[in-house]
Amino acid sequence: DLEALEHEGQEYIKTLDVATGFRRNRASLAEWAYTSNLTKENEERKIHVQLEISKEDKVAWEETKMYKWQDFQDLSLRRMFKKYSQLGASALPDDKYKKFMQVISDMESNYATAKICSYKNESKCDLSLEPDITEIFSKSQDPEELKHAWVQWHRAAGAPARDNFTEYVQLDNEAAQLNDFKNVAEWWLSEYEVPDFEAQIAALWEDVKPLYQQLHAYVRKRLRDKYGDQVVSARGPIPAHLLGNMWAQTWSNIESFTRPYPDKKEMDVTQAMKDQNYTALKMFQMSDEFFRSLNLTAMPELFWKNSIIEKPSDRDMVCHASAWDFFDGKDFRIKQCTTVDYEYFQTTHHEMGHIQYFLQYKHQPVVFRDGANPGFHEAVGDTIALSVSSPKHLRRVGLSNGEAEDDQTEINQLYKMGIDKIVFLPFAYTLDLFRYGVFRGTTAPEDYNCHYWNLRESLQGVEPPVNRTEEDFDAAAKYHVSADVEYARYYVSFIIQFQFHRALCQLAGEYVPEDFTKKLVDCDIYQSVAAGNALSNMLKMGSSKPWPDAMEALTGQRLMSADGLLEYFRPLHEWLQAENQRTGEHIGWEPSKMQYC
Ligand SMILES: C=C(C[SeH])C(=O)N1CCC[C@H]1C(=O)O
Ligand SMILES: [Zn+2]
Repeated sequence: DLEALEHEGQEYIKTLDVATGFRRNRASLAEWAYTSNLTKENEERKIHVQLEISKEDKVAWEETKMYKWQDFQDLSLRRMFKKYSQLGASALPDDKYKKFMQVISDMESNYATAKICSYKNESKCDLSLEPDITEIFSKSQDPEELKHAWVQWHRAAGAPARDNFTEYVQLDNEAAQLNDFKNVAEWWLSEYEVPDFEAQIAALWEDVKPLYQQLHAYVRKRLRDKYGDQVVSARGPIPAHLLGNMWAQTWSNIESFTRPYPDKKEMDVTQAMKDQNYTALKMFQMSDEFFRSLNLTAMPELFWKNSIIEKPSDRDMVCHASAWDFFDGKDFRIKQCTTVDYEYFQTTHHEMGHIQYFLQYKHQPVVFRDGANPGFHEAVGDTIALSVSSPKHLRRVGLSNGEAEDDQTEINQLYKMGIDKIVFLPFAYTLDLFRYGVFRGTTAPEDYNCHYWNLRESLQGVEPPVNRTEEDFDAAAKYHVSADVEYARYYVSFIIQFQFHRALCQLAGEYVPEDFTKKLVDCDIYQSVAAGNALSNMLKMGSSKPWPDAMEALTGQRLMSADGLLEYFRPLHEWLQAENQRTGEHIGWEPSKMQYC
């Protein structure tokens, strides 16, 4: 009878989940061994393990099909079967699966080992993205040096990936169809479990766009003041290489010479970190201490033993920051090439947020050890970092001697947060709108670069520093495109982290609507057990329930909403409107004069 069958299903899933834990542990160990030491031998071993595991996955997948789990009463059991009924890329035949793993591996290792020559010394050609090129983008104010680094990086990391990427798209779409999706775009969107997710992120962009356009207009004026109108036009897009970041995804590095009130004392956090002899380890210990202050879980002993927190000097490694769950309840690691600066202080909290999520849901069945949706996993650390970056907290830990807040320092602070958080949204939106078009076939290989730059110009209002052709493939010059990592997760994160932050600040008594002594911009939830317990209750759920349930558990809302972000930045939005009016700045941008189609 049905009851007996459901009981059988329960027993089966328990066994499968334990076996899945072992499989994922083996896969993570093989992937860690390769990405932390990029040798051919480690790559072959990784691909061999991935192939073995895909065969085991396929056997289990066939078994799950023998259960009529759609009729089971237990919601959680049904949800587990539903997740196990999706085989993923393992559905490809062995030879295609192997090829698929190989092309991704080749793109990722090309990205990780790409080098360029120095602008100042053409014979020095060993500059890596981290730390060398990143440092140029954070420090140089020479448009020609920045243009050189931009062009050379896109030539070394982007163009070579074009053919591998085209094959990857083909194979990934085949895998999507074997999982009953039309293409990979629908597969990626299905991870958000709401039928209108793509419309939801479009609507969120409409909500934020007016604020972004005001900020874009103001920054373009300040850059024109600095570099002159031969370099920065009055009404066109902003040249992408002048925004302090290789992808123009965060503009924090131009804060020092574009902030609204330059005469206000500025807290140079990076300088304070260097003056106080900060080390990578100290940054990790401070982040761990923040999480513990919220009554969340301390990093386990294996974390400190197995993590790699500085770039090794004796081998090639994937430096792009990452957090790893080895699915045995004990082994959790971060791998990153930390440099002692404010940007990496934020990244460290971002990665520690992933580890904290792993720790909070490690009691869940393996199949539920995941974020409520991919954006949740990216939002945990950033939410904590919103408190850490408050002037109050930076004073508390001795990283700022800035004077107490007045209206002008508050606008400077909101501006500093805005050129990190607001400007990221159109970039993130572009990256997956581009790939949705590729996976759906509306963007053919001969249109890759043209469509990529059309999106970047129309959404982000940036243009390439030099003309582009289809000899280039600029999208792959961004890690996540070369490494097959979906990006809408970050767009979601930058929206929901403000919903989380607002809820936590109210729980911590740090934010009271309409009470100007308890403003959201000043909130620091440090040491608030009430906030920490609420966060923990949401994180413990993992992916055991649909994400609106998790969102509701912490914020009382069941939808993503830009209202958290817009409330946080409202004073800045008003200031920018007044300032752009005062200077008569053109809002928005006219078509670029650069050629790229
Ligand atoms: C730090 C990570 C690893 Se999950 C990252 O890729 N991030 C964090 C913010 C956006 C995105 C990026 O660097 O592009
Ligand atoms: Zn992340």
